[in-house]
Amino acid sequence: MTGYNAKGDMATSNGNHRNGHCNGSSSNGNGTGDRQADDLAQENQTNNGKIQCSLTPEELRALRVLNEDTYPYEVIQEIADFIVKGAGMRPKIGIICGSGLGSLADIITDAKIFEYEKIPNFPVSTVEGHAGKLVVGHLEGAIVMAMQGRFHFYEGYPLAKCSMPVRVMKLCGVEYLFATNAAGGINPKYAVGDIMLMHDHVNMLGFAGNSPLQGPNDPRFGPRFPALVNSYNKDLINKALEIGKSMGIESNMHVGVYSCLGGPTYETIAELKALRMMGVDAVGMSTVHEVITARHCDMKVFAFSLITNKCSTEYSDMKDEEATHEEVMSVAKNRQKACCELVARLVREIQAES
Ligand SMILES: O=P(O)(O)O[C@@H]1C[C@H](O)[C@@H](CO)O1
Ligand SMILES: Nc1nc2[nH]cnc2c(=O)[nH]1
Repeated sequence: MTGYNAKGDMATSNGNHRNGHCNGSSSNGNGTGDRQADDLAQENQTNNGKIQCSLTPEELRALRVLNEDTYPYEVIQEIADFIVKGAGMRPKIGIICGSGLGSLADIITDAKIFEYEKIPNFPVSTVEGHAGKLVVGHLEGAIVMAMQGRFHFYEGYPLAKCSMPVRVMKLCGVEYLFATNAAGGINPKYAVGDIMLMHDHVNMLGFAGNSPLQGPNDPRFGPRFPALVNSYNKDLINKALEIGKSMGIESNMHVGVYSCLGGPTYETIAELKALRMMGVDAVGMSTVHEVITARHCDMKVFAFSLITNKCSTEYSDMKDEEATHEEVMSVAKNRQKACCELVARLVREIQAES
């Protein structure tokens, strides 16, 4: 078990040019009230080769939010204000619950619960094991907000939308992001039920040219070109390792590298071999874009993977059972107690220091 530590930076982007200003074609789809976007587009008039927009700012914003892949700062601010006002408290620590790990939010007391459907401009959860609730309340003396349900790329959400709640957390006052996930263990030393503290990642979606920070950068969130070398806070990793030791689970705890693929398929043997050669220890379908967004806006990040299935890199092991979401959920349920204790004790240590 090794030692670690980190730094910070922040930012967002502003919708893309297509819809960010009313000087292009209007997008269709969800409509605003009775009026569909195409009808609204017909109301536009051409003037000197530019399309003039007859929509009110409110209509424009509603259209943009419904159809956009990215969220302007002001919209994120409105969502954050809605949550802070509704909860009557300002959280310091944000927790994203991985698949089957929604119980991390159940240990929060004096909880104010927001269903995603009822939060203005918030996406909805579509995956089993992701309840779609935001829980704000107390944990070990700290005010925390937890997402019982995250958004994944394979659900059809663009990466900026998947990680938009991280920016909401930031504008709510969150300084620390705890991101958790269920993942397949590629490192042959990892066993089902082990916890891997993330100290780095390989951004496979980024290799393919996809980033949550794509598009215009809003410096109110952070810089255009954020550095990621110190993304995972070394001090928090060291504290978590100590906590693991005192829980007697140090032999089931690792520090390793996570990679996110787009999903929803689990990996082929050839893909797993390639990931292993790249130094990846655990593979999943989330977290990396959330961490990128959090680092962009200067949040301290702690992240761990619960190893819910073993990923073999050998064709001779193909007789082994294939990964299933049921198995992932079942392992997460069995390990929720340890995961909750780890999170609670780390929150306690952060709170004790402030
Ligand atoms: O939300 P996480 O990353 O914990 O969920 C993982 C990836 C897929 O959503 C699902 C596959 O079983 O678990
Ligand atoms: N991509 C991926 N995600 C997972 N989530 C839980 N297990 C796995 C896995 O084996 N692969």
